[in-house]
Amino acid sequence: MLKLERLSFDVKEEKGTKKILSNINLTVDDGKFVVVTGPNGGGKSTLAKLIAGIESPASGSIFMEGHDITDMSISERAKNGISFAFQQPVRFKGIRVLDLLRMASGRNLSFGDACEYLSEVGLCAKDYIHRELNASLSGGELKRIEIAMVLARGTKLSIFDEPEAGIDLWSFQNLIQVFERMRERNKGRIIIIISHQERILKIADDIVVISEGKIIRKGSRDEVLPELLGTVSAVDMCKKFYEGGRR
Ligand SMILES: Nc1ncnc2c1ncn2[C@@H]1O[C@H](COP(=O)(O)OP(=O)(O)OP(=O)(O)O)[C@@H](O)[C@H]1O
Repeated sequence: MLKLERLSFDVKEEKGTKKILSNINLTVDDGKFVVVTGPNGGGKSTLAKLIAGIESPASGSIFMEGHDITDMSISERAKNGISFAFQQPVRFKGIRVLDLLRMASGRNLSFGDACEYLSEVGLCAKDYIHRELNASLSGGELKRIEIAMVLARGTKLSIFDEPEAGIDLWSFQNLIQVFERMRERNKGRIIIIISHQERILKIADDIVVISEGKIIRKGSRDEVLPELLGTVSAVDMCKKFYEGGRR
């Protein structure tokens, strides 16, 4: 279980302190597939970075399986089962895709296993397995390799920051399938995806909406998605119209 308690984050600016996240309280049970959404600049990526340990909160606590991990470093958190896929994937010069997948999995992955992770994310394994993680890879290719890396790690908690960013329309369907499979196979793991995409929201168990640094809505997909898509108000309007007509 992941638990965030009264989590806040702010940055120092010339004029003073700017609040980025205020008093975030959130509990995510094991096995849940949670999508965090909300307007640009609301604080979603910052929240993901706080969970992964890339940023430190101004106040509040983060608990993973009952342990307070608030003061743990990124690498300690990674060892404790947290993976993070960046919005802008990182390039590692001199490291091949195969090396990255082997490092991520923590074992000497066979060629076949490594290829399977790449195929999962829609990359033709033989074309990529020996490629270096440098500027010759496109943004979309890097993004998919990064998702394959998180799959290979198979950690307790995986966080993906806008996995759809830079992915073309054709590959997007494939990406949805990757996450659907992840969700089906999810045995007690937690998956948190930051996304603006309706099709990713549609496969969530729970949806969390962050705006102006605060959680403004959280609940099951069936509760929250109709509100986000405006279908609740449309249904309410229809009801009123129908009831009005009967009178
Ligand atoms: N280190 C920082 N210094 C100054 N401002 C910051 C810093 N980190 C985040 N911010 C600001 O905090 C706000 C939230 O940023 P964040 O990237 O978390 O938003 P987001 O919800 O992920 O947005 P998007 O949907 O556009 O990716 C933004 O206004 C951003 O400019």
